[in-house]
Amino acid sequence: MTMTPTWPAALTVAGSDSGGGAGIQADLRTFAFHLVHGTSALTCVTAQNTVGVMRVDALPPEAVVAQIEAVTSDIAVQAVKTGMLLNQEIIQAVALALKALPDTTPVVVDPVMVSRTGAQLIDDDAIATLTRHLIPQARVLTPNRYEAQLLSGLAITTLADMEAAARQIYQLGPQAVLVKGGGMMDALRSTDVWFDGSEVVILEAEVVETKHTHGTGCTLSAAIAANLALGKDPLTAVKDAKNYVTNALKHALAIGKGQGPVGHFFPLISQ
Ligand SMILES: Nc1ncnc2c1ncn2[C@@H]1O[C@H](COP(=O)(O)OP(=O)(O)O)[C@@H](O)[C@H]1O
Ligand SMILES: Cc1ncc(COP(=O)(O)OP(=O)(O)O)c(N)n1
Repeated sequence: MTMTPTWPAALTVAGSDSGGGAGIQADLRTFAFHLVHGTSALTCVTAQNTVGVMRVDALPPEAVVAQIEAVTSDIAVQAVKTGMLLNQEIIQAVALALKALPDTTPVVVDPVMVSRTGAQLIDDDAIATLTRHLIPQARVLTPNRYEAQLLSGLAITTLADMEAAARQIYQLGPQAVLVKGGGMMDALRSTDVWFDGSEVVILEAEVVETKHTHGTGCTLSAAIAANLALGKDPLTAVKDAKNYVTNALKHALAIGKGQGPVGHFFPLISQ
């Protein structure tokens, strides 16, 4: 008799990266690596490669909500992550749709604003909407250095600055904040700071010397969501996700003329 396995499921609400390094494509590969069934609600389509973002087309907010409702009315989703949401209308619609999920469904919010190649991935006037409507719903919020500066209003150059920003951003209402260090200098490039209202945890890892870092933030937040879907507590989910990203960076792929993607399926890669 064939055994039918039951996998936990997770949902990513994010944009498409045609080059396959970030966005929905990175999220679904990350879910698959963790043996979590990946579902998706596409917010926008980027014409993007390893060098830059050439064009962005938003989906109508109703189309985004329809995808979320189609998935969640049928499939028991154990965790959600949000990525590139692009504009006010989509953010508001997503925030409302996610409110309808059971309180027990953890939401990882990656407040995607700018890509590593410098492309703006959110409208200027949408940051306030993100702050007001979605960030308070976050079980874990994962800003990078640039996003943490915008959300906290603080300049971030030191580890102490990262901690101060995490504490400040916590006031916006998420249950925990992870300020990521990829945009910092030297050893801080692989150091992230966690604050959950009571405990500050400095998460350190070795620095991986590679230019192929495209999709690290998407991969980290998707791995956190996958680990939450697998039933891990939030700090363990973050620690294990960070370990996954370090390994994926060590096996990053030199694909394209710019910054290639991380190697999501590193155990299958022979060097
Ligand atoms: N060169 C690196 N070596 C090791 N870890 C890194 C490196 N660059 C980024 N990371 C890690 O990747 C994760 C994503 O962070 P970051 O690159 O800052 O996000 P984003 O892609 O959103 O800008 C974090 O855990 C960060 O510490
Ligand atoms: C469609 C899409 N979503 C998100 C990003 C940003 O990806 P991220 O992993 O945060 O980092 P970069 O590699 O862009 O720095 C994106 N580029 N595209």
